[in-house]
Amino acid sequence: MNNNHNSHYQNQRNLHQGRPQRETVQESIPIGQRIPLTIKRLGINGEGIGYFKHTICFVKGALPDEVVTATVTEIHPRYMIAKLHTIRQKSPNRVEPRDPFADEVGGFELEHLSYPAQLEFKQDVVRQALEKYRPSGYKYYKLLPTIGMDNPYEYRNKAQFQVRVLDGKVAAGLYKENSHDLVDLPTCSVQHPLIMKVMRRVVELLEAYQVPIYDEEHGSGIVKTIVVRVAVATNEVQLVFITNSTKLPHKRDLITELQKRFPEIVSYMQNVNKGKTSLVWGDDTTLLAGKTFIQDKLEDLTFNLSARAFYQLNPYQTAKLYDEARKALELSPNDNLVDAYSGVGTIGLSLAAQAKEVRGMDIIPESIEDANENAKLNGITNAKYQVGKAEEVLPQWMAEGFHPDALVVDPPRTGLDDVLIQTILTSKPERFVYISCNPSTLARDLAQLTKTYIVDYIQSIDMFPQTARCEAVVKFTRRH
Ligand SMILES: C[S@@+](CC[C@H](N)C(=O)[O-])C[C@H]1O[C@@H](n2cnc3c(N)ncnc32)[C@H](O)[C@@H]1O
Repeated sequence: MNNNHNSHYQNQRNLHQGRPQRETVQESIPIGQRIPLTIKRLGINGEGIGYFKHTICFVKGALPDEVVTATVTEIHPRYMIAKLHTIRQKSPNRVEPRDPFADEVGGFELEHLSYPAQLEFKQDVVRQALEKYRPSGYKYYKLLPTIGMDNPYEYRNKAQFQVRVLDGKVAAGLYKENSHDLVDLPTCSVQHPLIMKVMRRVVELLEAYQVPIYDEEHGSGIVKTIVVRVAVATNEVQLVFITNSTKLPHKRDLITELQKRFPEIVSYMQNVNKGKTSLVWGDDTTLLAGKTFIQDKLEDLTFNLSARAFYQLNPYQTAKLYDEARKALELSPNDNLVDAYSGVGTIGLSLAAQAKEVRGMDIIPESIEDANENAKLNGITNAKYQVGKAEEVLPQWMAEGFHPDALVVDPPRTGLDDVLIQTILTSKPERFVYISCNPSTLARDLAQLTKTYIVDYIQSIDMFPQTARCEAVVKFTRRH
């Protein structure tokens, strides 16, 4: 999951600059040496942090207050990375991970940490990010305790598993971190159980019908990825085969067999993504059987979801997230609301009854089609969505005379584009809420946004239990 491995450690190391460097670690210890460490805290990706000869050392899998030995694997000028060898003194917060592959693939970084401690960590991650970027007044921001789940497992409504042949058998799962080595996942504690049942049946059928599986090295074979998404409120399931060619041998057999066992699958799709590419999805998505979308419900609204559309991955926490956004925004009936980075319009549409007009935008055309369709489906007449980049569409609307009174931004992990930040700083919407899935880019953006806004509080919400990922809602007040 972490493609930015070295820059990530570099960033964390920057938090610890200023310490006098006596002897450089390169001079004093070789790679492969085993060192003792006392773990002080967790870093932003959930790794244990200790110090050896005044140099920060990251140890994946180690927990705060643990005394460990670790084998040095990488030495950089001002930080090092070591592999956990022995735990001499165990944290009382250490628990047995449910998934045997938890330390191999990304997305299970905290499965060895008790859930209450995970929630504390997520509040702390926000604090760490603020300390790095130091937005105005950051020391006084109110950081509210993280809102967690009662059952922090089986929450994911979508699996996107790579498919390969391993030891002569079809396997579907995730890559080992920083590699393309696949780990087969016959079970997965965070996935909705129906998703795993569908996934494993698909694997069995691909094997039984000897459907050619993609071979990355030679660029040959056909099935690359399987995507299964469930709408938990309706139990409708969508299955997408992502393939290396427009052909999908035995597609009729596969669908017939799946239909026998899973009436829940109402949408069978194929997406074509030819050749070697770092992108999982190609541009062409076609219907194989059933309908092109599944339907989910959030509170009293119904949403159509196409295969490519972004939709929150934890439906149980989504309602809480949107509730926090609604509370923080404090809309007035005369407000023009902008739902920036809208996906299928879930946030804006759930707020439309409290606003005069809702406008939203997203770069994925299918999401926007869904968003406008979703407005109709729910009888909402004061909302419209447009395809495009937030940083281009909002200035365009404003040039046309539209003034946003209220703004919700919910950007991807990269945070807000600089042009959008400037647009916000000049248009100064009275009400403004930032929903962030990456505390680092949030803190970076706050450094600019706090020129015009005061941060009232930051509410962290755990959308991804067992991972180091953290979601947060920021409530602002405009400066006068
Ligand atoms: C974190 S999701 C939020 C979606 C939605 N608000 C929700 O709650 O389901 C971010 C969305 O931003 C879209 N996106 C990415 N870059 C964008 C940009 N520059 N302008 C507008 N939308 C963008 C993505 O397609 C994705 O749907």
